Amino acid sequence: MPAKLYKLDLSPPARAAIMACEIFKVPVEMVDVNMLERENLTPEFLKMNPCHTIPVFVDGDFVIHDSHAMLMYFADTYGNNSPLYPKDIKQRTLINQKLFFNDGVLFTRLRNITYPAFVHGVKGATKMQLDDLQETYDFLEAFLSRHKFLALDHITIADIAAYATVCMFHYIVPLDTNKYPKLAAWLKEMEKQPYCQKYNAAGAKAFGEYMKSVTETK
Ligand SMILES: N[C@@H](CCC(=O)N[C@@H](CS)C(=O)NCC(=O)O)C(=O)O
Repeated sequence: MPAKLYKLDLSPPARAAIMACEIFKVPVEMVDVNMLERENLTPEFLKMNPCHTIPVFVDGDFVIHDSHAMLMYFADTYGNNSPLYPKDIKQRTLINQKLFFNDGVLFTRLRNITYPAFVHGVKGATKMQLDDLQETYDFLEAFLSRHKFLALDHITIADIAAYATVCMFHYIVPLDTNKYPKLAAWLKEMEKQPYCQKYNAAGAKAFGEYMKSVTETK
């Protein structure tokens, strides 16, 4: 049986996993999970991933339920020494650090706003939540002043994970390109990548517009 990636195009971590499948030519069948219909809460799904999140990668009895772990696994298994995830231990550590930054800071701050709306129908964002998102622009500008990309001077899997998340922030927190020129340039550069155009752009736009529609300052 071929491996399967359970995904939803609206989801940033799912889009990161889909892009990585394309980049590393992972032999995988894509399976859509309709979260609005709560397909992620069925007993079958919860057996795969008790955390009821997508994406989930399933290859026989081998299951990965975190997109960052997927990106690392895909790069190591199918990447053929790709510069997207070099073997050098210090470079890897810098990349891992930014993968954790994406999960723990960028995605978490976004999720704090979108999860209540998407899952519980609770609309609106507090000023603090929006300020938290705005603050990530400061973090990113500082990181991108050290290196051309988030972890190193070339694109790595950390950029792919973070871009899938950050590319939608401007829908609810406008980006001042004069104040954040490095971040603006990084967003433009990532947007140009063929895998971002093909597998990220449409889902990001749809979810960005959704975010805008459910967000208002309280
Ligand atoms: N750390 C996880 C986060 C995955 C995640 O939270 N996905 C969201 C969609 S963007 C989800 O499935 N939420 C549904 C839920 O939490 O019930 C990853 O990177 O894969």
